[in-house]
Amino acid sequence: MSSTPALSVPSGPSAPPAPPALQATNIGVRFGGIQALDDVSLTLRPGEICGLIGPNGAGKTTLFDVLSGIRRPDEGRVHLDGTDVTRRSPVWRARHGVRRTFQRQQLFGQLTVADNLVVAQEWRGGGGGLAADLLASPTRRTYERDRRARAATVLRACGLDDLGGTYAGALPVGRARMVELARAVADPPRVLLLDEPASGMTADERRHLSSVIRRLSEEEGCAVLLVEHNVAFVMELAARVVVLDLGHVLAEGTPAEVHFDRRVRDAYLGTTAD
Ligand SMILES: Nc1ncnc2c1ncn2[C@@H]1O[C@H](COP(=O)(O)OP(=O)(O)OP(=O)(O)O)[C@@H](O)[C@H]1O
Repeated sequence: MSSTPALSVPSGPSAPPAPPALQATNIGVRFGGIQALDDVSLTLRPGEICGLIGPNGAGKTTLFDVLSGIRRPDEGRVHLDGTDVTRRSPVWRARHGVRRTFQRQQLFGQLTVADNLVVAQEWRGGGGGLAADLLASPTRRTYERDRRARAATVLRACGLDDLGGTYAGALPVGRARMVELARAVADPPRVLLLDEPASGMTADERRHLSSVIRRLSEEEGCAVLLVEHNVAFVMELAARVVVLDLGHVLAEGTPAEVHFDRRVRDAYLGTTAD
């Protein structure tokens, strides 16, 4: 199996500190007369869980689009492991470990849950191209087996092992959300951008989601940026929270610091922390 090209600087006694996993600097995005993001900077360290919150229209999705490469910013730069990726495509970034989920579900509803995870690994290629696919070459079969094994491992880790054979389109919302996370991590990510992962989940499902995200950060060193309207969920999970409002960074700090920040409370009309 080919491996993801390494971007990180090797660490050692005399090596400089590892660069941030992902860094956005002075990002500006305009839609005609609307300044959706204005001078926004954000740093994500390896293994860190960072929350990104803000009222509707604050610019959270636009920032995700910039970080994942879907939208090129009018101003500012994006660095991945210290490498400038501002002009790199979403596909290039995904291949270098930046994975994303979307506010609206993006599963292949007519594939099984397991197949959704196998397809997520297909970018690595099948070894031998179309001919090998058509002839079901031994190499191709080995790749397929490895991917099915990885899919099964991830499904188990996400508590979805009983759903591998279920069509993704038949799942209730909370389960489908968890499958989206499983699909995003089917190929191990370095940076995970989660857009409203808990929406539609029950309290039990949210607890399970938290534990899966924590494991990814603590055991695999994955950097996680989490957009959620469920502020309590973010405050409980994230070590650091960035608050966007009207395209600006309004506040940044620990959940407690943000919780007691008057500007944040005003932006949420006093409802933020309750
Ligand atoms: N494609 C677009 N064309 C024009 N304006 C846009 C476009 N996408 C976003 N905007 C505007 O940019 C601003 C930021 O929108 P964005 O969707 O990033 O906010 P958000 O914080 O994700 O909001 P929500 O929480 O409602 O999803 C809003 O004023 C929005 O109307």
